[in-house]
Amino acid sequence: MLRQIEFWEDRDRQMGADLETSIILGDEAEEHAAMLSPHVHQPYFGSLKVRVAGREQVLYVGKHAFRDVKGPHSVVSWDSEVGSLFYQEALTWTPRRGSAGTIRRRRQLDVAHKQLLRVTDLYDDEHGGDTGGREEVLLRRLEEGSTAGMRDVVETLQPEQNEAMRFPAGTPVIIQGAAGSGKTTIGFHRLSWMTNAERGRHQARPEACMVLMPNRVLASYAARILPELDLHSVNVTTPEHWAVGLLGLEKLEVTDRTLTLLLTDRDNTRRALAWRRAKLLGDARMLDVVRTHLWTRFTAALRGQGLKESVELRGREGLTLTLTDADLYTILSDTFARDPLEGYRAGFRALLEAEALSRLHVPDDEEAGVLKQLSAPVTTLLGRIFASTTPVTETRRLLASPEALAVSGLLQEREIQLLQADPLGGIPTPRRAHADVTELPLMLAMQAFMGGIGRAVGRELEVFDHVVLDEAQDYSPLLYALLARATRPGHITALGDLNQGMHGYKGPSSWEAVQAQLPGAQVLTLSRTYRSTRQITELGARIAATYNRAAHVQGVDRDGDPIQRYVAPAGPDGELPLLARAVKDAQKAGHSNIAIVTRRAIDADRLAEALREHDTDAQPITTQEHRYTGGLVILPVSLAKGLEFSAAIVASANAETYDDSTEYERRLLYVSASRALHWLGLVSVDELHPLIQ
Ligand SMILES: Nc1ncnc2c1ncn2[C@@H]1O[C@H](COP(=O)(O)OP(=O)(O)OP(=O)(O)O)[C@@H](O)[C@H]1O
Repeated sequence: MLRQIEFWEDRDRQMGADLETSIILGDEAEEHAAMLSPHVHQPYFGSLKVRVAGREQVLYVGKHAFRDVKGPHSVVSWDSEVGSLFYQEALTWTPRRGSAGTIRRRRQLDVAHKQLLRVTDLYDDEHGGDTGGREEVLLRRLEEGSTAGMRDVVETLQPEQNEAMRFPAGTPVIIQGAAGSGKTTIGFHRLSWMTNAERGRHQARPEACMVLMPNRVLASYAARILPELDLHSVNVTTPEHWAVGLLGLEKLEVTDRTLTLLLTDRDNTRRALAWRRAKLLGDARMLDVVRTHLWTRFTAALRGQGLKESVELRGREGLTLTLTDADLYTILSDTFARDPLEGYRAGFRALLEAEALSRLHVPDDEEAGVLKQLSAPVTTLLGRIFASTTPVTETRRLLASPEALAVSGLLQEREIQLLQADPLGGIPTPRRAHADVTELPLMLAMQAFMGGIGRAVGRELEVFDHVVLDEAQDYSPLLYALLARATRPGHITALGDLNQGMHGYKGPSSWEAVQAQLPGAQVLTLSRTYRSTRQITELGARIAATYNRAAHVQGVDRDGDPIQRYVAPAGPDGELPLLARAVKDAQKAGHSNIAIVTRRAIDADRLAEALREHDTDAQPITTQEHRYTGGLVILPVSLAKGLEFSAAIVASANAETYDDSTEYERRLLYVSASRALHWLGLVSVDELHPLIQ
C-alpha cells in the first residue's frame, strides 16, 4: 500500500500527453493516495480461506479495496459482493460468472498500527466448523467505551444486520428493531453500501443523499460516522429543518402543540380530538385533497385569462402568439397529468413555452430568442394564475374552508368537521411566525405541487439518490408519500421501532400504512440488541413490559456492573450530593463519557449550575444548537434519545418526575435508563420510581 501511495504521490510519474492531462492525472492520483492513506495502519480486519474450482486461496477483507498492480496482494472491501461472504452464515456461493465456491475458514484479524495483534477463527472446517469466535469478537468490541460520535461496525457486523444492509438495491426497506439493535448504524452502512460502484444503476452519489434524524444534536452525533464509511458530503438533518428550508422559511418556529396538550390537558375528550386531528393531518389522502384544491384554485384563476403577443422572427412578418383560456386550461390539465417534480408553476411554464414554439414553428436556433421575448408576458400570466399565495397561507386557507376540503370527495363529513375543530386553542403559540409539526407535512404537500420538492441543485430540483429516515415510526404517511416523490423509486431506507413510538399522533399506525406509500417496501426485523450490559438491558425490559407486550428482546449476554442506586432523605441540597457522588463513582469505575439525564431541559440547566458547588462540572446540552463532544454532560431525555454513553445517571428517577400512571412518562423513563453501555446510576431523594426500585 505504501509503495502504491508513493507512486501516486510522485507527480513525475503521472505524466500525460500534455501539461493539462498531466495535471489532471496528478490530481486524480493524489486523490487515490489520500483515500488509501488512512487504511495503511489497518489494511484488513478479516480473511477468508476459500476453495474455487479445486484451488484454495486466501482473501483479505478490509474497509477499503486495494489491488497491488505489481504484486500478489489484494484486499476486498467489506461492502463488495465478495466482502459479504465474511459476514454470512452460508458456506457456499455461486457467483454470476465463474465456478461455485466453498468457504473453508473465516478469520478475524485484529490489526492496529501495522501490527497483527490477535487472530480469532470464526469458522474453520478443519476444526469442527463454527468456533463461537464471532460472539467472542463481538463481546470484546461491545466492552469498549463510548465515543463522542456514532461508530461503524464494519468489523463486527452480524449476519442478520448484514442481510438487512444488503437488501437488494432499488427495494425500499423498513428496518424494524428494538432499542440498541443497531438500526441507525445499519442505515448508515446501507447508505455506504449503496455508494459502491458494484450497485450499478442503483449506485448513489453521497452528495445526492439525505439522512433525516429526530433532532440536531443527534444528527451531528451520528454524522461523525460518515468519514469512517467514506461518506463525505451526505446531508444529515432533521425533517423540520429540511421542510422549513424547502418552504424558504428558515426563521419559522416549529411547535408541537399536540404533544403539549397531550401532556398537560386532563380533558380526555379534548386529548382524543387532538390526537385524531393530528393523525388526519398526516393521512396520505391529504395529498390528493391538496392537489384537487389547487386544481380548483388554478382553474378559477385562469378563467378569462389569455395571451396575445406579437413575436419577431427572422424573415417572417406579423407573427402573433394567441392562447385562449381554453388553451391555457388544456396546458394546465396536461401539467397536472404530468405531475412534475419541479411543481405546477414551473411545469406549466415549460409546457406553455413548448406549445408556443410549436405553434409558431420556431427553428431551433431561434428558440432562445423567442422565449426571451415571451418571458415577461408569460411571467405576468403565471403571476395571475399561481402566485397569489404561499404554501403556508394556502394550507391554512384550505383547512379553514369546509367547501375546499370537500372538493376532492376523499374526506367524510365528520373528518371535515374534525379538521375545523381547534382542540389546541388553549395551548399558547410563540410570538414569532410558527407552524405546528402536525401541519408541516400538509404545507410540504402544498409546496411540492406549487414550487416542487426534491434536492436543490443550483436553481433546478432533482430527486435524491437515496434517503435514510431514522426514528421512522414518527413520520406520517403523508410525509412518506412526499419523500417517495422526492427520491428515486425504491431508494428509501426507514429505520424504526413501532414499540418505541413517542409520538403516535404523527406516526403511522402500522408499517403497512408506510408500505402503502413506498411501493414494494419490505419490512426486515433485527432481533438482537447490542448496546448495554445484561443488568441495564433487564432493567429497561422491566419498564418497557408495562406498555409493550413485545418488550422481551434478546440481548447480547454481556455481564457488567450492578446498577447503582442513590437514595437519601431530602436534605437542604436535594439530590445534588447524590448526583455528585454518582458521577465520582462512574469516574472511579473508569468511565469518562458520562451523561446525567433529566426529565426536562430546564432541570438540566438548573442542575448544571448547582452541581458546580459540589465540585462537579457537567456541560449542559439543552438546545438543538449544543453539540456532544464527549466528557461529562447533563441533558434532558428528549435530547438523549439515540445518544449513548459509557455511563449514565438518571436524575430524579422517581414517580413524581416520571408519572407512573402515564404511558408516555414511562416511555421517557425507559429512554433515560437505556442510554448507558456499561454503568447505570439511578438517583432520587426519598424513593426511586416503583419500576426501578
Ligand atoms: N454488529 C455490531 N457490532 C458492534 N456493535 C454494534 C453492532 N450493532 C450495533 N452495535 C452497537 O449497538 C449500539 C446501538 O446501535 P444503534 O444506536 O445503531 O441502535 P438503534 O437500534 O438505532 O437504537 P435506538 O432505537 O435506541 O436508537 C451502538 O453502540 C452500536 O455501535
